[in-house]
Amino acid sequence: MDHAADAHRTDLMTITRFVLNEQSKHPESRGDFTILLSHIVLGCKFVCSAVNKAGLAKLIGLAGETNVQGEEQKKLDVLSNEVFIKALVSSGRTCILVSEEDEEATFVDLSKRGKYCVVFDPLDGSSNIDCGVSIGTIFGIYMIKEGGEPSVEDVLQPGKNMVAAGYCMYGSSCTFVLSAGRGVNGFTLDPSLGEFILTHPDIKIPKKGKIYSVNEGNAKNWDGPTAKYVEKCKFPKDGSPKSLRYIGSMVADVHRTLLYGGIFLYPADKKSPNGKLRVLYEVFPMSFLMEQAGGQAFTGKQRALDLVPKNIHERSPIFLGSYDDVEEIKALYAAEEQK
Ligand SMILES: O=P(O)(O)OC[C@H]1O[C@](O)(COP(=O)(O)O)[C@@H](O)[C@@H]1O
Ligand SMILES: [Mg+2]
Ligand SMILES: [Mg+2]
Repeated sequence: MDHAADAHRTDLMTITRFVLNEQSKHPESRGDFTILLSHIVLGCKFVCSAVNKAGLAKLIGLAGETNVQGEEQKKLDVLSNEVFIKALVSSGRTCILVSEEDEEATFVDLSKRGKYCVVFDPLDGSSNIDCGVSIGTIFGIYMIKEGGEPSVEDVLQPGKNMVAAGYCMYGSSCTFVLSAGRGVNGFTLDPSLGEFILTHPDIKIPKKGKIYSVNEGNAKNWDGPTAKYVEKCKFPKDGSPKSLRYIGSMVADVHRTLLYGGIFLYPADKKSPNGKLRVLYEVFPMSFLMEQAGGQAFTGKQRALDLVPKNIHERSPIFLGSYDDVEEIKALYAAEEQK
């Protein structure tokens, strides 16, 4: 019996200790990233607790209802946005924040300013809130460019320049998945301790999967390569058809793809030529995690992380997941180009 491996397996590693261990590998580090991350984790715990009570809204007055004291309560996506802005500003380590919920970027006051830019979707999959289906928070972190005043250009950088990305899924358990550019690790919240514990060390996506995930209701408007790919998933020349799973919360669909393998698609279509998902705080963080886990992310034209966004709420088609599955869709788009 390999006692060392066994001891490792039973080792209780909190996310705080995990990040501190990583920090100690960089003697020059002053702990800024660790502090920033602890504030993101705090935001996630706060939102998790609010999400867990969402179904009680009508009884006790949460999420857009009036509570027993007659106070107007906030909708969960608005509340989550405010929680994250507050958590990120009070970390004292951020300078620019871009949220799905805010039209403009937020520039942090000089007195609280740090070197990180955070892009985030405070509540992803919000159409699933009222039926209690998994939703989440997605984030990506950039370092401000050297010199000069912070400007929106600091976040209009390709996804490959992110220093870290992750998401928290508020599902049957609350799971925090993080990559700081050296692999992907997953942590599960123990609600009784209020701690995220490392439960999914060094996540690697299977090289090929058995599941495809797409909103097939849009099929009549798809382009040729997407339509052909989905047809192949259902009627392969050899082997078994893939299974279809689609939740409609990117966090949940991508989480399953990461753990079980397969492909997640939100393609362009005739009605939405740029797709639906937002580059900075949906496409980039998830593409970053996929690549770090050994998968790929493709826009239909290029590697997703090479995209250079021109505005903060830009959208892009996205195909991400297992390496071999994404290779197949890349080949179909390449063939279309040759025509
Ligand atoms: O309902 P559709 O068109 O399939 O779109 C689902 C996609 O939209 C989103 O819900 C958009 O996220 P928000 O809830 O943050 O707007 C993704 O989570 C999901 O992948
Ligand atoms: Mg979203
Ligand atoms: Mg959202």
